[in-house]
Amino acid sequence: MNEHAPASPFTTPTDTQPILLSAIAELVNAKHAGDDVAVTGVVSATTAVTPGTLFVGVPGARFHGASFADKARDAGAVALLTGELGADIAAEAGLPTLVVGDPREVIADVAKTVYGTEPDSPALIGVTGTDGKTTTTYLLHALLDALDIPAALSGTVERRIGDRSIATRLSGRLTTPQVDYLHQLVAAMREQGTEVAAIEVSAQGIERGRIEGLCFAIAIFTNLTQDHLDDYGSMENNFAAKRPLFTPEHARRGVIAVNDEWGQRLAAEAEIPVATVSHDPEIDADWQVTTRELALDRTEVKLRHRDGRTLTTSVSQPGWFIAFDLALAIVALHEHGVELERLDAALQATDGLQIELPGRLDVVNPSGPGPRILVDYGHTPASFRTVLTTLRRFTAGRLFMVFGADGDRDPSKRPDMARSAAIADTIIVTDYNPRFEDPDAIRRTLVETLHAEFPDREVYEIADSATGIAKAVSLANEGDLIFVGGHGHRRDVEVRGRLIPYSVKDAARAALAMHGWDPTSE
Ligand SMILES: CC(=O)N[C@H]1[C@@H](OP(=O)(O)OP(=O)(O)OC[C@H]2O[C@@H](n3ccc(=O)[nH]c3=O)[C@H](O)[C@@H]2O)O[C@H](CO)[C@@H](O)[C@@H]1O[C@H](C)C(=O)N[C@@H](C)C(=O)N[C@H](CCC(=O)O)C(=O)O
Ligand SMILES: Nc1ncnc2c1ncn2[C@@H]1O[C@H](COP(=O)(O)OP(=O)(O)OP(=O)(O)O)[C@@H](O)[C@H]1O
Repeated sequence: MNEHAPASPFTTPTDTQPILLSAIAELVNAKHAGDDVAVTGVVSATTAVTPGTLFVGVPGARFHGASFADKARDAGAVALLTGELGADIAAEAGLPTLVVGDPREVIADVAKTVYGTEPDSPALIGVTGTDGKTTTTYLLHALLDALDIPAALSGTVERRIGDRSIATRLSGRLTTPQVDYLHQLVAAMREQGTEVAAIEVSAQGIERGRIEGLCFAIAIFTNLTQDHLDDYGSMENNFAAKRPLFTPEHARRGVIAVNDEWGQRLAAEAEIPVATVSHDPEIDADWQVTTRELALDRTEVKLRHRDGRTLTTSVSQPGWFIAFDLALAIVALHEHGVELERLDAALQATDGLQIELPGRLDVVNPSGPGPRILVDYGHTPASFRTVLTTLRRFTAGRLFMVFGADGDRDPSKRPDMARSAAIADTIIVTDYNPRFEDPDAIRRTLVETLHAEFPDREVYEIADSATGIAKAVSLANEGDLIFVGGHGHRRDVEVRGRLIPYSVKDAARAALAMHGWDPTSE
C-alpha cells in the first residue's frame, strides 16, 4: 500500500530562505561529506520532496528511508541527512550528506530552522483527546470563518489553508503528520496569511516527536476513553502520552474539559495556565456548559463563566457533545484573546454556527424520504454510546446500528463496542477494516457478546458493509433512524494491505434507492 502522495504545492512554502548544508551541519553537529549546497526545505518522505530539499533518511518499521535517496534525488532533493547506516545504504545516490547519530532526534530542529517556524505565526490551536479532535478543529475553523480571521486546519480528514485543501489520505495519512511535514505546513500557512490554525494532535503524534519545535498558543483536551490500548497498554500510558502537550515546551495556555477524571487530573497536573470547562454542574470548572438537543439540525449551548458572563448559541448538528466541543472552541478562541462579545456577535449574525462535519454525524438524506441514515467516523465504545443515546432521543421509531470493528487494533475494546451498539433495537454486524486479521473472527466476538448479553436484540451478521446497510434499509420504515458507525469520511477499507475503495455514504444512497427511497441529499 502506498501511503505517500505527490507533493502538494500549496502545502509547500515558497519563501523559505536558502540555508547552507554547512550551517545545518553545525546546528546538529553532523559530519558533512560532499558539496556545501543550499537547501530550501526538509522532508522525510520521498513523495513530499520538491526541488532544493534536504531529504532525511530515517529507519522505520518497514523501510530505511535512506534506501529511497535516489528517488528523492530524482525528485529534486539536493542533499541527505541520515545516520551511519543510512549513509552506507544511500552511498550510490551520490548526494551531499550529513551524518548524525540519530536523524530522528535532529529532524525537528532542522525543520524549525529551515522553515523558520515561530510561535504565533500563525497561532496554533492544538486539539487532543480520544473523541472530538476532528469535530473541535472543524468547529474552530468555522468559528474563525465567522469571525473573518484567516484560518487553516490539519487533521484526520484534510489539510486546509484558506480555500485550498488536500485529503489527509493523500498527504501522509497521519492525523498528526511527521514533524518535518508539520513545520512545512505551518510555514505554508504563514506564507498564505493564516492567522490561526486548528491542528489535531494525536497522542501517537506527541509521543513520536511529531510536534517537536512547535509551541501551540492554546492546547485543548476533549476527553480520554478507551482506544489504542494495544498501543499504550493502559489508560494511564495513554494519558501520559497526551500530557506533554500541556507543558510550556508545547503550549502557552490550555483549555481542558474536566467531565472525566482524566481531564480533572490533567487540569491539576498541567504546567501551563488552564481554563477548565465542564458539562456536569457537580464538577467545579471555570466554564459551565449546558446543552439542549433541539433537533437533528440544532443543538443549543450555553456557556457560563464563574464570574457570571454568559454566551448562548447553537450549532447545526445533533448531539450535546458537538455543542460541548463548540464550547471548547469558543473558550479556546476567547483564551487566545477574542472577546466574548465579538464571538457572540459573529454567532448571532449567522443564527448559531452553521457547519457540515465530514463524516461526523453526517445525515445522508436530511430531508428524506425514508429512514434517515447517519454516518459517523467514531469507532470507540464511548463514541458509539454517546451518539446512539443522542439518536435515540430523535426517533419515535426504531434505531438501527450497522457497524464492525477494526482489525489489528485494540481487540480488547470489541466487546464494549458491541455493548454500546446494543443501545440500538436492531444491530447489523459487518466488516470494517479487517487489515491482516480474520474478519470472521472479529465479527464473531461482536456477535457473541450481543447474543450472550442482549438476547432480546435483533442481531444480523452480514460481512459486507454495503449489504448490511441495505439490510437495515430493507427492515426500516419512515421515522426510523439507521446509524452506520465507523467509516465516516473515509473513501476506502483496508484488507490485507490493500486499500479497497468504499464510501459508506454512497452505499447508503444506493441502499435507499434500491428500496424505493429516493435520496435527495447532495
Ligand atoms: C508507528 C508510526 O507512527 N509509524 C509511522 C512511521 O512509520 P515508520 O517510521 O515505521 O516508517 P516506514 O513506513 O518504515 O518508512 C521509513 C521512512 O521511509 C520513508 N519512505 C517510505 C516509503 C517511500 O516510498 N518513501 C519514503 O520516503 C518514510 O516516509 C519514512 O520516513 O512513519 C510512516 C510515514 O510517515 C507512517 O506511515 C507510520 O504510521 C503508521 C502507518 C500508523 O498507522 N501510525 C499510527 C499509529 C498513528 O500515528 N496514528 C495517529 C492517529 C491516531 C488517532 O487519531 O486515532 C496519527 O497521528 O495518525
Ligand atoms: N466531546 C465529545 N465527547 C464524546 N464524543 C464526542 C465528542 N466530540 C465528538 N464526539 C463523537 O466522537 C466520535 C469521533 O469524533 P471525532 O472524529 O471528532 O474524534 P477524533 O478525536 O478526531 O477521532 P479520530 O482520531 O479517531 O479521528 C464521533 O462520533 C463524534 O460525534
